[in-house]
Amino acid sequence: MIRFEHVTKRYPGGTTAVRDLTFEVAAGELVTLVGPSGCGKTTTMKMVNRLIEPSEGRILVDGEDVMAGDPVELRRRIGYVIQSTGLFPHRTVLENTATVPHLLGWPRARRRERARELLDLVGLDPCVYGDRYPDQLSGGQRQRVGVARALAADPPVLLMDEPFGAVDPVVRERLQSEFLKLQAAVRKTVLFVTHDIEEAVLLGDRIAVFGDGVIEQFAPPTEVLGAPASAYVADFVGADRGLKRLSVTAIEEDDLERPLVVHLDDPAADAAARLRAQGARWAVVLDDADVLHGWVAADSLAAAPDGGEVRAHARRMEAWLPVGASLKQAFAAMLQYDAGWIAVVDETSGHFRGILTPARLHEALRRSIESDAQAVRRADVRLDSVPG
Ligand SMILES: Nc1ncnc2c1ncn2[C@@H]1O[C@H](COP(=O)(O)OP(=O)(O)OP(=O)(O)O)[C@@H](O)[C@H]1O
Repeated sequence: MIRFEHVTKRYPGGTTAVRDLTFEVAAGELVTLVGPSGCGKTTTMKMVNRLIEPSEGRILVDGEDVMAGDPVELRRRIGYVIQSTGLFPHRTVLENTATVPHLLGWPRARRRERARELLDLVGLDPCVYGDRYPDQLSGGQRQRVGVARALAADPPVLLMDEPFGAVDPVVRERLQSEFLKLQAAVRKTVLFVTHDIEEAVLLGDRIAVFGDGVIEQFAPPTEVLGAPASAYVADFVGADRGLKRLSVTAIEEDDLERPLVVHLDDPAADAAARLRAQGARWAVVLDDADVLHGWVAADSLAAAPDGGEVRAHARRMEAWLPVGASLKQAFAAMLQYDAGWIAVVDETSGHFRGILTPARLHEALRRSIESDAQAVRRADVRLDSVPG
């Protein structure tokens, strides 16, 4: 979808920002460009929508040389999101979102409907926010409007230049995970510039690690983390790349322990006997549809009067995740709930699958680090936020 062929950019002052770049971004793929300041990421991105023109080589978007046609027409087919959002301060959120449809001459009713739809898609209620002005929004909300605006005319290609760079880390994480969900739904071809390797790893189907004007490695995140192509990449990725793998490694069925399970309507005395027989101090409690309810302590069951049910002693479990969530989410949930284990459930049915303990999490991380890059499928990692 986007193809660079031997592209070089020399600025008038003599700086060669990028040298002989050749790479391709497939349709529907999200590629992150990452590297230290001044390595040529922004120059690379801006050559795609011709805000900067290449000195040598060709850039093709959907098979067409970007230098061949009219740049204004080109830019309407390419969504662009930047850190400062570039929203028009004197236009409402709805009007800002409808900027490109407006330029394209869509009738008013159609562009307003499209803008409302897009605001909904990025998590902003158009009835609440549609008539506000940008300075009546938080930084994170402004970024969402920026994304909605870039998507308004449904361009096949999206360029994003540090779009979440200006917000605080908590909002940033939320925007990242929302954007991943959005991208799963809209499947744009995305070039995403960041200087943050964590962000590059989290978002990218593939990562282009830039050195000084050249790409040092172009590979999926697991490969960049697991098998850096050079000392430069290893250094950039950092010594804590094991930790970073947490966010690209999915919880698998094999990682789970199967603890003792009882049901809400089991007689408490029977449940107590089963726990005693197995020397268990607690058991997972499910409802009659095998959906996770929580857990129950052996002590509490042992003290139960005759005739009662497990239900009277069960406690709710807040720390749970679906199979396929990342190890990083599991770790975060353990910390958030101060839990010694977290429950893992089937995402669609809610059926209990097992529990993840710190020891199993550690094993899963080792498996991920030791496995070759192909072993972990990026598509298996989901980034829903921790429920609770
Ligand atoms: N208009 C310009 N004229 C001259 N040199 C420029 C121009 N724009 C960028 N450069 C130089 O080209 C090189 C690459 O810049 P570029 O903005 O592409 O890097 P970057 O990786 O995006 O950096 P940052 O993360 O700091 O934005 C730098 O050395 C920069 O100083």
